[in-house]
Amino acid sequence: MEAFLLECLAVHNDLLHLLEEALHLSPNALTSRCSAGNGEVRITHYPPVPIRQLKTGSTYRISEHTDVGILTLLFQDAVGGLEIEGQTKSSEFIPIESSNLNEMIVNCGDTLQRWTANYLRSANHRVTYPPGLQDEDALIPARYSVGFFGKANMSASMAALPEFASRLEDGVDIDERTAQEYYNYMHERTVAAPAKVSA
Ligand SMILES: O=C(O)CCC(=O)C(=O)O
Ligand SMILES: [Fe+2]
Repeated sequence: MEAFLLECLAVHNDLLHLLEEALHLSPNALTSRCSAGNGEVRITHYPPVPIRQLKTGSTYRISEHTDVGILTLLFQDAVGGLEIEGQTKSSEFIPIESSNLNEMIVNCGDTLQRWTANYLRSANHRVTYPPGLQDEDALIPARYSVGFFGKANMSASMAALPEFASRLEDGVDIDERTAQEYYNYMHERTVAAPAKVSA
């Protein structure tokens, strides 16, 4: 497990270096804000559930939300049901293919959205019934996923990088929170109102 966590941290770091290059940011603009290697691995087990319960909305596998961190690296089994909301105005949720167990899904989180002043958008996602299952009496089998959630240094700023300041009103980010303050705030919000959480 620890080896997997370290591997995920390395991949997360590599992806952020690639983003720095692709976005023409100064070297380490993103990676210096997460140099402490904060992140967690979570294995989620979704018990079998009648499709009817998910269709009526009386039960969720996981309701729509965005992840608070930088990038999420997600691995899922073949059961399916993960959906990501498109990012245009009239968007709908798009089912994510689950047949290839070697695929890694990369989601942008709220932290990266803030650092880029909304240039990169945090992915709103949920887990519901898999596509193609129509029989309301059918039982959806158990599902497992493994997620790595990359987090910023606790003392890192949540403000936009200077490179994205021109996207902000008046060119100044008034968010003075540290990542720790922001993560605590989001945690409180999730516990208080778990139905829909976004940045
Ligand atoms: O199980 C999944 O595929 C998604 C899990 C998830 O979105 C989360 O734990 O934040
Ligand atoms: Fe998530």
